[in-house]
Amino acid sequence: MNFVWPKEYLVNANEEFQAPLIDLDGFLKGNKEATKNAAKLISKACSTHGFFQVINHGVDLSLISEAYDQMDGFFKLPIDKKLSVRKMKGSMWGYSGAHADRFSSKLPWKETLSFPFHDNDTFEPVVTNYFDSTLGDDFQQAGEAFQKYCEAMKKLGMKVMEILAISLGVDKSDYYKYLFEDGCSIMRCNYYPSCQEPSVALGTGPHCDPTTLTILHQDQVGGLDVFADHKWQTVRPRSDAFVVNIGDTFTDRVAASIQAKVRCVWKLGIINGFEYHFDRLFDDLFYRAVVNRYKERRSLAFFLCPKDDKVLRPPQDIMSRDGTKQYPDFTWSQLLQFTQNYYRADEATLQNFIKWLKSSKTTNHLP
Ligand SMILES: C=C1C[C@]23C[C@H]1CC[C@H]2[C@]1(C)CCC[C@@](C)(C(=O)O)[C@H]1[C@@H]3C(=O)O
Ligand SMILES: O=C(O)CCC(=O)C(=O)O
Ligand SMILES: [Fe+2]
Repeated sequence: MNFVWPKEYLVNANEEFQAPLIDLDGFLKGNKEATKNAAKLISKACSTHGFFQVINHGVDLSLISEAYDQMDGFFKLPIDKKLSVRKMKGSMWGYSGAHADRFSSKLPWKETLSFPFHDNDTFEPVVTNYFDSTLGDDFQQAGEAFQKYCEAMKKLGMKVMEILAISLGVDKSDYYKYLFEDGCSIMRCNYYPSCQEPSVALGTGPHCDPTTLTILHQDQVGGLDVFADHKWQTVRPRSDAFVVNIGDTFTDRVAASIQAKVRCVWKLGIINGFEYHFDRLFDDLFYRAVVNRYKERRSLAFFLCPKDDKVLRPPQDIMSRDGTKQYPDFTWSQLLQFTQNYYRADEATLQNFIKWLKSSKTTNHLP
């Protein structure tokens, strides 16, 4: 097993990243002026790097600390018990140690527990049911805590989508609701054990999430770095804040009008150009998690995803205004399948995915 990463991935972050801090209080209370200000700040963040922090987000801080406590309870279990819920090939859900079942090099120094969250017509608590059916009675409280946590994340995620739409001047708010509201989100608990050789290892390698919106909470240890202004910079933990970043299916796939606009802001001519080359590895959108010699670190990542089978394509009005489409339409289900089976989601995922999509006639869908 190889936990040693190439030197170019390991350059230290010597500066603090001034992630824009967005106070959501006024927006959540429906205050127009506050909404305008928050939207302006988000728009500025999106036009440079796509990372921002939200405070006064309406999520009870005790819900967050309960999630950490429950996650500790799981990762402290004996390895046999954790392996009893291991992630199986082709599935997104369960426990994984260093992704060693999928990869053989550049292994991340972390353990993860991932489970699905979606709303449903019968109001079944999917997370509670997941914990019940996999870990049994001892984890009933954990299931309930994570069910509440995911509900709060989904609500916050949809609110952030709304403000993103406002900040980009998009009036078709129904379009993103149609794409994302019924999607199946991914909840992931990241546990990074302390590491004797933190200078050669990484907890999560440099990447851009393939999902739509990531709402991340990190504990007080620190270790989240973003690549902005051509250098690695560290994001100081704030217990009262969530770090939000927009992923490939929001930014790069031009899936909704908001998306198209984000890309227009970022790179001129991007609708035609879409510059995601190998040589842009470590460009402005990448982030990573480093590990610590003395302290273990934890983070809670909630990934808002498009609905599995909805076709992601630029909306017609943007298309007719900004030119021809260079990439084939695809669904989130296909991109997810690709990230799980063919290539790790860190380097030029989309470029490789498009090549794969063009060369395969896949109709498979992950469970
Ligand atoms: C769809 C997904 C793939 C990953 C989990 C979710 C969203 C983020 C992706 C990931 C975290 C990006 C970095 C690499 C990765 C392999 C990891 O380190 O965990 C990615 C996840 C994965 O494939 O399991
Ligand atoms: O642990 C972190 O701070 C980042 C984790 C991450 O990027 C992820 O799970 O996608
Ligand atoms: Fe990530």
